[in-house]
Amino acid sequence: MKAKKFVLKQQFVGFPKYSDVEIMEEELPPVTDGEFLAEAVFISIDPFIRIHPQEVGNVVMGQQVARILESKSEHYAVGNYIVGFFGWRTHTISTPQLITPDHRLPEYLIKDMDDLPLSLPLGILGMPGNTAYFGFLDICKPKEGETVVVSGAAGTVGSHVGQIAKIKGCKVIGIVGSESKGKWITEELGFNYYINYKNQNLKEELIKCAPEGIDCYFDNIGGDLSSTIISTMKRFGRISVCGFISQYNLESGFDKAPALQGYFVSNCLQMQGYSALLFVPRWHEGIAQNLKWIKEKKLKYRETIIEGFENTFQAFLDLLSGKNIGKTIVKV
Ligand SMILES: NC(=O)C1=CN([C@@H]2O[C@H](COP(=O)(O)OP(=O)(O)OC[C@H]3O[C@@H](n4cnc5c(N)ncnc54)[C@H](OP(=O)(O)O)[C@@H]3O)[C@@H](O)[C@H]2O)C=CC1
Ligand SMILES: CCCCCCC/C=C/C=O
Repeated sequence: MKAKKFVLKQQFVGFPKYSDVEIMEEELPPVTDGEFLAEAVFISIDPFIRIHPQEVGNVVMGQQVARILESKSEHYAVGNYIVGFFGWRTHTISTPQLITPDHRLPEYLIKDMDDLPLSLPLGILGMPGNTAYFGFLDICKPKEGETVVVSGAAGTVGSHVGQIAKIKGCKVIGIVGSESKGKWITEELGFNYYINYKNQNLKEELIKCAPEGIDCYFDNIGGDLSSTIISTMKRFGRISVCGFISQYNLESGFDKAPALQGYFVSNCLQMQGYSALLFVPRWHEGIAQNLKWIKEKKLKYRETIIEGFENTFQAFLDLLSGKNIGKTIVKV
């Protein structure tokens, strides 16, 4: 069996380039006792791939949904589907990860999907879904009637957070980079307002949409836009720092605190960053709740599906350029 894989040729500097990666072939050895051979069905494209440390020469990191083609493991049977942290590769020989180390995303068999797409364990029913669920509820602690701002609001995590905020009875404002994204989150997902940061004055629009001020900010983007949002927050506001994608492709790095200390002091704000990995012990609680909301039609999702393993890197570039709506997935 030959596997195809994307290998990191050099570290990403600035916006990623085709010359940073290379598609290679690998002849896989026979499957031995305790192992299984899995074939990628869907590969997840995520922003963390741009910033998480990776070694040159390794397969580019990432999750996939894969089908077991051959198994010498009592835990996994041929035909089972699994979520694996196998990277950008078509075939993988692995052993079941019965206990997930706390520095890795969990690997597990997919069960109880009913008629839902098998790609969802990479999005709303997986890492991004748990990032939204735990990172919003545990950190922002939203209360009914409060005003919530979500940036990256038409992305996987942001579109999910805004809907949870609506379920909790909040007023929700989404920050997006296009009119079609804004229409989707307001007309289909129930956000109260959207602000297009590319052609509107963010501060003025925030004051119009939320003259009462902002209680919770779920931050996916960082940078100047986040500084503006934080400067309009109310006393005792809570900020969940999920990501800072606006800074990921800077060549200069990102190690400066924005000059917002005055707002933190005068408005008694709280800001907390987190990694989804913190919630690995509660992983299946998050998935079960998100699945329940989908079945109750309280939670909707959208996917941008790119066909063909060879297009995996282009899918990553498109995500970093904001061309996606909802979860970006490669259908192998
Ligand atoms: N802490 C954690 O454990 C986790 C953190 N994250 C983080 O959450 C954030 C969202 O992830 P996810 O929903 O999966 O991503 P998505 O790819 O689904 O959404 C990303 C969106 O970010 C927006 N964006 C891209 N560049 C910029 C920019 N320069 N300024 C403003 N917006 C930009 C784009 O939308 P638009 O057109 O609106 O600009 C894009 O569609 C990321 O920062 C990611 O790193 C994700 C998972 C786990
Ligand atoms: C090596 C595992 C990395 C998983 C990181 C998942 C959560 C972080 C997302 C940040 O964007």
